[in-house]
Amino acid sequence: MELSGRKVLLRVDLNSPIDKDGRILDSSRLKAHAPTIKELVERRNSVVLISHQGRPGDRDFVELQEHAQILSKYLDMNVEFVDDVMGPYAREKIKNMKEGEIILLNNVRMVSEELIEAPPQQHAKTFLVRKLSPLFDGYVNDAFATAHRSQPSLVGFPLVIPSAAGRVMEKEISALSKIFTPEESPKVFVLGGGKVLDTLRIIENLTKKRIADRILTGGLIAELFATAKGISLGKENMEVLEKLGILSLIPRARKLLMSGSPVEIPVDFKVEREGKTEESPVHKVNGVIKDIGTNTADIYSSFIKDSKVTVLRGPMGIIEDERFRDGSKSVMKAALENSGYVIVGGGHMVSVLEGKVEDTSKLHISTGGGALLLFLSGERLPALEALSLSKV
Ligand SMILES: Nc1ncnc2c1ncn2[C@@H]1O[C@H](COP(=O)(O)OP(=O)(O)O)[C@@H](O)[C@H]1O
Ligand SMILES: O=C(OP(=O)(O)O)[C@H](O)COP(=O)(O)O
Repeated sequence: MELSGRKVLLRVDLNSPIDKDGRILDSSRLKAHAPTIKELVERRNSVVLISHQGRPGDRDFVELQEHAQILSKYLDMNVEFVDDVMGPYAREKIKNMKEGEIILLNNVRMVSEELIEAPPQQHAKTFLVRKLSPLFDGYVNDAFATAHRSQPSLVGFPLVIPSAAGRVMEKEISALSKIFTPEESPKVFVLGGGKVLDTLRIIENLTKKRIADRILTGGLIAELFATAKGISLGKENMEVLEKLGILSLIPRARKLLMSGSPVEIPVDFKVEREGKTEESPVHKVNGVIKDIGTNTADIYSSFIKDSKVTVLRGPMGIIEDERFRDGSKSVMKAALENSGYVIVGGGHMVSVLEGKVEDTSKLHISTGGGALLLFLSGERLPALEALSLSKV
């Protein structure tokens, strides 16, 4: 699709870790999209960016003013933040855009339709698509990290306007397809973080397709599997799991363990008790779990050292707090010191990659977390499927 001198709607994934003051903690994803945006602008297009940030009700569900400021710096071009998504103000601004101008709409998840997962045919009829699509000559989807979500901004437009994949989407798919081959074995997955339902589905895929030789768990996913093994993590941690609806997933986790899934759980945790941090063995947890423990980090590192491909997604602990970054840093260090391929995914885990990495020839830093793992575990990504239905 030739996009020059046109008006283009560009779906990006600017969803970033947010600190306790509501500020962007790591802007890797914003930087990753800069080349796609620049290329469209240099071809004399007017570019409207649309993205989500967080989920309604979560602390990181914020507006995108700061995202526009940071993007302007990366691009060395002005990105105008528009405090609207599909209302008359946004539509008027889009209509009056000149060549080379860039607008960032506000958080698309402020539109209730965006929270619904449904097929492209249904989402092509949403207000979001019907209000915005007449204003554009083309749609580009660069949001690889959200490609696993069948939501209107990701799958609704390609059925209505000529559409194409962006440079991030293109680079991720080609790089991952090159690295992640059956011959490269053993494969070790280091899975942590807080998106337990997504990660459980990924582990089910990896187990069913026998893709992973080991699955080393951290974060909340480790707590789910420890509980599924019948280990009591103590009242405080069980309350956290209960509140997050994670206990209801125990049967699925137990079924995976019984089916021989190569899931490993920590042998110890770093916990917080009365404001102090301590190490607790997994069978005698005494405090709120905040990270994997030192012994676990050592054992996981030894497994990673023998791996031909190591995939890391989701931190081992609550990395927003400096005291609980050691587990994630240890497994990352072990992976980078290894001679095999390393694939790092997920907004939070990428932020653990501090500083310069000498040899990046075997390192792929993905913008995706859940999307990356679903792609690697052989699932078809709805956003890619929708692009293939596009009019072009
Ligand atoms: N033990 C834990 N308890 C609660 N939250 C955790 C724990 N370990 C990690 N987390 C949280 O997981 C979140 C990151 O999860 P996720 O979004 O899945 O990672 P990514 O962005 O790398 O894909 C962080 O906000 C972190 O605080
Ligand atoms: O950060 C994201 O996913 P990830 O945490 O799996 O990397 C994407 O922006 C998708 O966000 P979502 O999981 O709220 O749909």
